[in-house]
Parts: sequence; C-alpha cells; structure tokens
Amino acid sequence: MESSQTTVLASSNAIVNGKLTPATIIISPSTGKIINVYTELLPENSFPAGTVCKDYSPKVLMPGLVDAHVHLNEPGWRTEWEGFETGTRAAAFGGVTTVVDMPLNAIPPTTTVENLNLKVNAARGQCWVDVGFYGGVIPGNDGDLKDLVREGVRGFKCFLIDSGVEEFPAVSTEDIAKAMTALKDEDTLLMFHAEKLPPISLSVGDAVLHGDAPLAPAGPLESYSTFLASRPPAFETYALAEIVNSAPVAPNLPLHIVHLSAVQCLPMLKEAQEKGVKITAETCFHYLALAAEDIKDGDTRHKCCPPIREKANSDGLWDALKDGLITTVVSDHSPCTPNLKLVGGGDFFQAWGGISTVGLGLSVLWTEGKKRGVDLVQISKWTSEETARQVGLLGRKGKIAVGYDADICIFDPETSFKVTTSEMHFKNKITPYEDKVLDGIVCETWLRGKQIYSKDVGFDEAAGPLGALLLEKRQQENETVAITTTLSDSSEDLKTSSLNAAGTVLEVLPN
Ligand SMILES: NC(=O)NC(NC(N)=O)C(=O)[O-]
Ligand SMILES: [Zn+2]
Ligand SMILES: [Zn+2]
Repeated sequence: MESSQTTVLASSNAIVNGKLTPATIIISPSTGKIINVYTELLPENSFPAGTVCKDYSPKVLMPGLVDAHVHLNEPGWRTEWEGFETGTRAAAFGGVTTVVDMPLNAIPPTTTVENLNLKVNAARGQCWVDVGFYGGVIPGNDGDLKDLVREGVRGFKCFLIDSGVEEFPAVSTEDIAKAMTALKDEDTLLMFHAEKLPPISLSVGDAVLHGDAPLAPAGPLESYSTFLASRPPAFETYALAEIVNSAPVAPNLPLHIVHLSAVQCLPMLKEAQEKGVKITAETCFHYLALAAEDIKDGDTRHKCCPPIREKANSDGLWDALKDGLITTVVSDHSPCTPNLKLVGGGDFFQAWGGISTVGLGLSVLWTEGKKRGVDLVQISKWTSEETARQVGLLGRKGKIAVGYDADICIFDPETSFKVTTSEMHFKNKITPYEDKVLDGIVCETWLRGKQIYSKDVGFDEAAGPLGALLLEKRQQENETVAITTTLSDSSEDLKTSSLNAAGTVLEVLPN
C-alpha cells in the first residue's frame, strides 16, 4: 500500500550522529534506504502530496537494534526450543531489526558451507527482521572456514570449554592456531566462548570433566551460589590469556570475546588492546541487569554460561562500557523447552544454560542504565552502531544516516510495562524478566522503510515476514557516504533544492 510512496519519519528526539536531536528522515520507497536526514523537524507541508509523514515527537526515533548474538536453533530437533519465525518476531517486538544467528544448537551446526545452505534454506520466508549467520569453528573444520567466509558468514564462534551440545565440540590450542592460520588474511571475525578450565581445577578429579559443571559442585545443586562457584572468574581469565597468547598467529585478524561476564578480564583486555592486539568484547543484558544475590535457589531461568555474577561485578561491566573497553551489548538469546530448563525449581547443574531475552534488551538496558546515568544515545551505540560494526554491517545497518537501511525503532522511554507471556514472542515463554516491570517500550519497528510492528496494531501479518538474509561480504562504515543535511546551517536556496530533491528525485540514491 505504501510501497510507491515516499515515507518521512520525524521526531523532536532522534538519535543521529551520536546525538539526541530533532530530525526528519526521508526514505526511498523503492530501496527502503534513507535518502536524506535533516536535523530539524520539517512541517508536513514541506513534502509533496502523497508523502507518508509521521511525526513521533517526543518519542525517540532511533536506529533499529542489531542483536549480534542469538541462537535460533533451526533446523533440526532443537527447533522446538526456538525457530526463525518466533525468534525474529520477538526481535521485531523489541525494536531489533537485525539478528545474527550463532552456529550451534541447530542440527547440523554451521560448520560447513553445506550446513550453512541448509540453515539458509530453513530461514527463507520465515524472518520478520534481517538475519545474518555466523559460522562455527570445531576441531578439524579449518579447511571449511575460508569457504564459509566466501558464502557470507559474518564471523565465527568457537568454544574453549564444553558447549553443552555434542555436535559442537570445544577447540584445543592447536585447533585455534589452525583456525587463525586459515583466517589470517580474511575479512572476518573470530569469536570465543571464553571459559576454559585452568590447570589447577584438574586436581579436583574426574568430576571436573563433567560437561556443563566443570568444577565439582560444592553445596546444594539447587543453590545458585553452588553453580556460581563452579564457574569462577578464573575460567574466563584463563581463556582470555590463551586467546591473547594465540593472537600473534594472525595479527590482522579481529578477535572477539562473546558474553564477557567476569570483571577480572577487563585489565587483561585493556592491556592486550594497548599492546595492539585486535580484540574486542561484548557483554549481555543479563550480566548488566541481573545479579547473583537476587537469584533464588532453584530458579534455573537464570542459568547461563558464563554465569551471572554479583552486583559489584555488574557495576564493573557498566564502567567498562562507559569507558569504551567493552563495546557491545547483546542478548545471547539461547532458549530451550520448560522441561529442559527445569522451570519450577531445579538443579542448576542439570538445567540448560541459556537465557531468553531477544526483544526485551532495550527496555532492560534503559531500566537499569538510567539509574546509572546512562542515556539512550549510549545505549543505541552499544546495541546498534557498535554491534553493526562487529558483524561487518556498518555502512548499511546500525545508524540513521544517508545510504543506510531505514531500520527504525520508535521508543517511548516514559512508559513502563510488565513482562508477561504476551510480551514474550519467543517460542518458549521462559525468561528471568517475567513479571518484572521494565521502563521504556517499543512503539513501532520499521524494517527497510516498512512498518513491521506497532504496539497498537501488532505485527503486519498481511505483509508477513519481510526479513532478508544477510549473506553479502562484511563491509566497513566508510563504504557508504553518510551525509547529514542541517537545514539551519544552509541557505534558503539549499533548503528549497533539498526539498525539491526529496520530493521529486527520490529514486536517485546517493551512491
Ligand atoms: N549452546 C549454547 O547456546 N550456549 C550458550 N549458552 C549460554 N550462554 O549459557 C552460549 O552462547 O554459550
Ligand atoms: Zn557461548
Ligand atoms: Zn550464545
């Protein structure tokens, strides 16, 4: 219906160029890209008849979120845990317009081109938002990695500890070196689940090697403190040391720590960066907003690996984000069925590790962040711009700028809501945020110039899932020319000509 019309979205509060500013953005009907950004509110009568104009003032018009870490688990039997349709619907509900799917939990895992093709075929026609894919590094698949890069994976993940699923084994130091050698001249990203058993734990005996519970549990299995003690910060620091030691094998290859939890890693990360190691880190919504002290015994909804640590630990993670040492925040959405999560009370060592959050992250971060003096501009940077950079999509995703996809989230920071099953669009309605009141609600989500979700009307079921699969090669920001027009700085002539351009030559894309 709107596809032949130019769309103009505006607000007195928009996040453009790292600032909160009034803005009017013009979207091409044919490409769904942003073709002009004015950092002021233009009246509706500036535009030709037929233009769809929406002024959201004073709600915040921000770039759609790029969640660079989700497990959508399809194809294979774990599709019962999550799938492309439900996982991406949950994303759209929360203003997330791009997700990047992890290589494990689907059967088969994304460790060969053949397996990637199976996944891509399973995803087609099901995605409400745009979806990218990671490849996986497992022992023996170093020969497949370059081909996966060619086919458009956005990076690779490997585990330095048991992954919890048998078809995705952990890699050894030698395997890491082989993967680094294979990828050393590729434009990609090598990511690590950075927990590893330090040698000292070997003295604990055979129980050490028991899958998900590497240190022998010392205490009741339903106690969160027993679980937390079984995966100490030393697992993370030991893994990080190993990764940094391996880095010289491929000095130009960007390395990345997924779901960093322990603050003890931060000085090591800083030191490595100062020495020139190309290494970045993400943390997750749950490490910032939840704390070990508050987790009741048996409440296995909180189980994830690495674990949620104490309040003082999350304080340190917030500081690292503010300082720019940690650059991104992601969901690590990794759901399962209620029986495997042992919902209703259970043994932390038997329950599946993984937390369902996709689509709740913006409100979770805003609720906690505003108490800590953080604003939406910072939150947007960590969840859109920097995550887009991480996965090689900056230039197309993660910002409101000319040439970028018009992926937009309209956020009302003043409204609160309680998380009930109606706010959980993921397949299994299990999350530690259930019954919590979160501040800030996503009012609308736009994907490449189309409104795909609105709080009042719901999902655009008539249009169906419009998400694209992002299989083009990684790109850098400077591959798009991003120009922002500030009318107040320009002459009246420029204003007229820009508006004419907006009204008449919208098919012409800048670059
Ligand atoms: N197999 C998983 O989904 N694992 C995930 N599990 C967590 N985080 O508890 C992860 O990312 O490591
Ligand atoms: Zn992991
Ligand atoms: Zn994960």
